[in-house]
This record gives sequence, C-alpha cells and structure tokens, in this order.
Amino acid sequence: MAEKSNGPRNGDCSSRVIHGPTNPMVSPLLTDLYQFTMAYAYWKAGKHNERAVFDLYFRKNPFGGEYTIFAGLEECIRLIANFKFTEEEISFIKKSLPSSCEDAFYDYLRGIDCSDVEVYAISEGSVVFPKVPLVRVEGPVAVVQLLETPFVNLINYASLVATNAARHRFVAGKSKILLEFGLRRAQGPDGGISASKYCYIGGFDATSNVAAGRLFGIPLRGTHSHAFVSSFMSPDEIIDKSLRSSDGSRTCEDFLSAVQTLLNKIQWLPSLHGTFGETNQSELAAFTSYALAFPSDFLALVDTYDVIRSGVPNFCAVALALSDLGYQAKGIRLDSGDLAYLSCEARKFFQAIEKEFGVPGFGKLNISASNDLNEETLDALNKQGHEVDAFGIGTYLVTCYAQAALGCVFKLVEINNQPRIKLSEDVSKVSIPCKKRSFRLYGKEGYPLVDIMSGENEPPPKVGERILCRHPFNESKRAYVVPQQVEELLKCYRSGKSGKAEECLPALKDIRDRCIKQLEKMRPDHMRRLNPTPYKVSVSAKLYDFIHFLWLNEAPVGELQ
Ligand SMILES: Nc1ncnc2c1ncn2[C@@H]1O[C@H](COP(=O)(O)OP(=O)(O)OP(=O)(O)O)[C@@H](O)[C@H]1O
Ligand SMILES: O=P(O)(O)OC[C@H]1O[C@H](OP(=O)(O)OP(=O)(O)O)[C@H](O)[C@@H]1O
Ligand SMILES: O=C(O)c1cccnc1
Ligand SMILES: [Mg+2]
Repeated sequence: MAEKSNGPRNGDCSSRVIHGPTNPMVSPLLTDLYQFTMAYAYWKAGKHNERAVFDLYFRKNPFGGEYTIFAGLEECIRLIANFKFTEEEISFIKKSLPSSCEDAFYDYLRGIDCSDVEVYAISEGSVVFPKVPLVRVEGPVAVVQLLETPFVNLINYASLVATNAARHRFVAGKSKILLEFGLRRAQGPDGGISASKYCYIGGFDATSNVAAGRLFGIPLRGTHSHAFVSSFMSPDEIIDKSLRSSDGSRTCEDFLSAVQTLLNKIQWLPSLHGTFGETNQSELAAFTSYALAFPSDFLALVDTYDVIRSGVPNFCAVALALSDLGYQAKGIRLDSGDLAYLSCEARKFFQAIEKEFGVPGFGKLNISASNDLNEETLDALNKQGHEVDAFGIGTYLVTCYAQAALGCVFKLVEINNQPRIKLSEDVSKVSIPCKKRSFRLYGKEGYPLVDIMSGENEPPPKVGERILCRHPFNESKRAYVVPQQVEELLKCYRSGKSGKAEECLPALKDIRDRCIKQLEKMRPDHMRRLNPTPYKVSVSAKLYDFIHFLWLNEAPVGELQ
C-alpha cells in the first residue's frame, strides 16, 4: 500500500500540535532564580548559545527497592513545545534581577523558545535505574539551564509516585482492584492531580479524583462516606419507598418493608442465628436510601457502627431486597478494624446468604477495604489471608510517605563538544560525562540483564556479540554479556533543528500498559521487597576509560603537610 503523504509517519509526530502543560502554573517562570542569574551571566560572557548537553537522572532507587518507574516526560515535552516568555513575565524577571543587568538581556529572553532544543528520553512508563539518563537535553546552554528546575520538578514526583503505585500493585497482586483515594490528603491540588495520573501509570485501576477523570480519562470509582450513614436518624426519614424492578415490569411500593422483612429472615436463619441481634436502624435507613438512589450500583460502607453485628447484615438485607427486584448489589467497604478478619467474616456471611437464599453470586460480592493502607499492611493482610477484592489507598500512596523525594538531578555532561564531569567526595555523586547513548541488554531467559551507557559515537551493542560491561566507578566490577536482544533506551522526542523524526507522545493508557508489561519482564529477584538484587548499570570499556581519564585530569592533586 502506498504511504500516505499527509500526516505524520508511523512513530513520527513532528507535525502534531502539542498542548501546553496540564497545570497552567507550569510556565517558564517555574524555575529557580539562579537559572535566570546564570542565564544572564552566560549571556554577559557571550556563552549563552554554546551547545550544551545535560543529563537528567537519579542516583538511588526509592522505597528501598531496586527499580523505578519513569514518569513525567509528557509534561516536560508540553512545556518546551510551548516555551515562550510573556511581556509580563519578562518585566517580572527584570524586577527580580539586579538593576545592573543590561536591558539587551531582556530582548534576548523575549526571543527565546525551545525550537533549538533536542530532547532524547526513555519512554514514559519504563522501568529505569540509577545513573542512566532518563532525559538528555541538548541546546543553547542558557536555554537548557532554564529547563533544569521545571524538568526535575515534573519528573521527580511523577516517577516517585508511579513507583510507589507500582510497588503497591506488586504487593496487592494482579487480581486485586486498586483505587487511588488520595486527593484529600495529597500535597495540594497539583499533588492530587499528579498522584491520580501517575498512580494510574503505576498500575492502579481507578481514582476517586473527578478532575483527574476528566483531564486524563482515568476510570472513576467511589463508594460513600460515614457521613452519609450517620446523617440518617431513623427509617421514618425515607419518604419515597417505591422501587421499580430492573426490567421495569413491576414496582415494589414499600422497598423499606421488603428490606426489613428480609433482615428479619436473615436474623432467624439457622446458620446465622446468634451472629447478630438488633442491627442499627439508622444505618439500615441509610443503606436503603442509597439503594433507592443507586439500585444497580449499591455499595455500602459497613463499619460506621459494627461491621458484623450491624453493617454486614443490614447490607445483606438491602442487597437481597434488590435481588428480588432483579438488581445485583455491588458489595461493601470496610474502613476500620482488622481488615483481614472482618473481610473473612463478611465473606462467610455472604456465602451463608447465598446458600440460604439461593442467590447466585452473593458469596462473591465485592469487599473493598481502606484505612491507612500501605505496602506493609497489604503484605501483612496477604500473610494473614483475607477476602478483600479492592483496596482504596490514599495517604501513604500519594504523599509517598515512605520516601519524600526521588532526588533527580540535571547535570551538564558536555559543552561545545567537550565532555564535562562533576566530581564529588561521594563517588555516587560523580557525574558520568559525555553525550551518551544507552542500551538495555536482555539475556537468554528474556530478562533485562544490564543497562549500558556508551559514548555517542561508539558502535552500539549487537545481538549475539560479546560486550564488556563495566561498573562506572568500581574497577573490579565488570562482566561480559552476549545480548539476546538490545533495546536502545533514549528516543528522540524533540529534534530541535536536526530534522530527525520525533516519537509520538503516547496515550496515558499506553504508558500504563508499557509500565505493567515492563514490570512483568523483570527478573523476580530485582522486584522482591526484602533485599532485592540490584540491577546492573554499566558503561562501555571506552567510556569507563574516558571517565577515569577525565576524573584524574580534573581532580587536583592534594598536598600533604
Ligand atoms: N489484619 C491487619 N493486619 C495488619 N494491619 C491491619 C490489619 N487490619 C487493619 N490494619 C491496619 O491497622 C491500622 C488500624 O488503624 P487504627 O489503629 O487507626 O484503628 P482503626 O481500625 O482505624 O479504628 P478507628 O478508625 O475506629 O479508630 C490501619 O493502618 C489499617 O490499615
Ligand atoms: O486512609 P487513606 O489511605 O488515606 O485513604 C483514604 C481515606 O479517606 C477516607 O477517610 P476519611 O477522610 O473519612 O478519614 P478517616 O477515615 O481517617 O476518619 C476514607 O475513609 C479512607 O480511609
Ligand atoms: O469513594 C470512596 O470510598 C472514597 C473516596 C475518597 C476517600 N475515601 C474514600
Ligand atoms: Mg479512613
């Protein structure tokens, strides 16, 4: 078939319109003051157009793990695709810099955009490792310098929370439904929206955050709160008690009475007799009322008064009354107490009802749980055995309680084709110089074995060809690898003026699918929670030699006295 001449080629999105950042607060001013002072000093020195290459990477995997999920790239691309100072922004910068700064600098700022900036990045949603550049940005030094803070800002939390979500998914297991409930506890509105977006990438199924649902098309899910239950004082409050059957063929004029009759029956069932006595009638009223509002989606929060003595039997009575009218209830939510024990008890109760009333599927009704859940509590629940089908997780997930930040950095690795290095007493903080390429090498069993960085002009690793992979800083750590598959990690997302084809920005769902697939491909010992095996990150022999040559060259020799 002839290739279409109009529109982008496959994998080339150069001609697509890229919208601005999701959060309008993300502007060229969303940076640190020192980026502007440096821009001025570069400009004053006539250096501002020198071609610079910066790497964005992190140094250590978060949460005591050995992997990270890369997220936030799309928002970076949206920023630079629309990067332009407004007059109002220019005058604010002018006010904020010393009055000695020359006016011509502001004319320079006025003309800046990112049309000459190249961005190479690992695909969003990928599993990534320390030291390997997530993003490589190349362009005029003053412009790229301005991007340091917003890029690190947009990637840091995004990757951290996506990783947190992936870790929660790993513990919960594939079959569980994971709901992100964090908006109220998130660090401000952007924290909340970002959490919903990036937890979805990390493997959550849905969010309670309506704005995130609208912005990103993330599935929305929710139950109801204790306030709804405790707002009811008695069944007398229910005025319209009628409910039409699901097929519309008949109407039950007094749904409340039907519920009460069923509750009475449940109470006297031989298998449940003695499990509970009088249930809370105001709770029964709340459940009945909710069922009248949502007969096809009836779900009840059962822990306001007493889960087993009141919430669960009340729920079952309402669910059975709905069933008589052809509706299938959804299930319950537990939000306090011993979630393992209560979920098992609730399950037994449902199964007893299924048996006694012959309602197929009743024993399998959904049990959701929430309340300060985190990786540890999920793990504890698994060990104890539980019957929870869905977990609603807020505080620990979105605030990344177990680790506050990922610690991404943005380091100059080359200027005017000259490789640069940043030294540190702390070896883990020494930067890896040069404009680099990076590759993921896969072994015989299909697992990724090692990531290797090499100089831009080195021949890439080849399938079936033995290559030496060296630890960047530890001379004795090295290994030969014969890759069965070689994946180039950095792809072109902004070609600047090079005219190269650009990758498309994938849909959120595709980013999520990539993340899930990549996690499944990892060797299990890298993924386990306790003492996971570190994944190997290496450099080519040539790059190793060059790093150490430059290191010696730049490090002054000490004088001992
Ligand atoms: N079976 C379990 N094993 C381990 N941790 C659990 C289990 N069940 C619940 N948890 C966790 O224990 C904590 C219990 O919370 P907390 O001590 O605040 O009591 P609560 O159940 O919320 O009671 P209330 O809200 O009525 O005060 C929560 O973090 C919850 O996730
Ligand atoms: O527990 P999280 O992981 O943060 O999940 C979100 C929590 O938000 C709601 O609690 P609510 O605001 O009603 O407060 P409370 O349950 O702490 O009283 C809900 O009942 C969950 O418990
Ligand atoms: O829908 C829910 O059940 C919900 C939403 C946000 C926080 N807690 C619970
Ligand atoms: Mg709670």
